Amino acid sequence: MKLLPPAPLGQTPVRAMTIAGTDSGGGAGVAADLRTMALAGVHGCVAVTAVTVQNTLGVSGVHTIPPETVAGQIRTVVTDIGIGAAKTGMLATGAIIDAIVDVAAEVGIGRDRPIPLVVDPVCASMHGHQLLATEAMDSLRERLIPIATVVTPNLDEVALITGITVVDQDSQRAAAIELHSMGAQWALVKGGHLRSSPFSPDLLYDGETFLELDHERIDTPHDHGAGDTLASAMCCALAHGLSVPDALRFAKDWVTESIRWSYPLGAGHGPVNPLWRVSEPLPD
Ligand SMILES: Nc1ncnc2c1ncn2[C@@H]1O[C@H](COP(=O)(O)OP(=O)(O)O)[C@@H](O)[C@H]1O
Ligand SMILES: Cc1ncc(COP(=O)(O)OP(=O)(O)O)c(N)n1
Repeated sequence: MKLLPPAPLGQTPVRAMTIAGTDSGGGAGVAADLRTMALAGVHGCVAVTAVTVQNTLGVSGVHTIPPETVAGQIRTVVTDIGIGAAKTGMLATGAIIDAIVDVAAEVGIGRDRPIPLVVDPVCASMHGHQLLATEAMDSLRERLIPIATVVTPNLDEVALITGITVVDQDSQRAAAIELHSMGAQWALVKGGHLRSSPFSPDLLYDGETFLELDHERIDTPHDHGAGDTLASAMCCALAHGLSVPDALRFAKDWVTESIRWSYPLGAGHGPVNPLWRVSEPLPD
């Protein structure tokens, strides 16, 4: 696959920011985002929204960060370090979403602003633990999605946000049209949960053109953090100045390889693995 150009040693690399929750098991959230950013050659900055008590079997606790502290992390990084793009993951509450939307307007993050924004609308963990409060859905729909450069829901999130159940290409297109009409510049409806398909088809739409990437489906239970990895890889590519379709092409190759080389961990679902970038190939 084609990689992003690395900064020469000693020079400041491209910067990006993840606005997300922590996963103590290291498989998803901030840990997954920073792993992909580092291995893609991008300096990752962090605004933590929530601390989760989480392992490979699920989430057993959540501690949210005060909204003004979330906004403060974003403001202090953008005004000093500067970032080329940002992504959101687990946001936990409506008050945190509102604080992010407000500070994004202040510092120039979002569609039609200098710093593109990838919104991964994380609503629940793969085990079904709620990661976004029900009361936050209005803020997500009415405030955050309208400032997204690209919004990247999985099919469960599509159903929660739009009410559309995606079962095939027609309903995937209908969902993308609906998400775009909510104000996102681009809508990406991920097909990882379309388990009947031999492919894992992701559909991107900007109000005019559909781009479908249907890479092979890899048969593994170890896919924890796939959505975070795709969104943070897109964020890295946007920070490098790539267009949204090219950022998706890069990110889709990146996540496919990361799923191919995922590994078992604990007693549950292991993480996807961008360490393929720096690992020895298997002996023949
Ligand atoms: N088994 C798989 N094989 C190949 N790609 C997959 C597989 N599962 C998910 N993907 C891809 O990983 C990314 C995240 O997908 P998805 O599972 O839909 O989201 P989430 O992790 O947010 O639930 C998408 O690009 C999707 O197509
Ligand atoms: C802290 C935290 N953030 C996000 C998630 C969900 O991650 P995602 O990449 O959507 O993957 P799965 O939950 O499907 O593995 C999380 N669990 N924790």
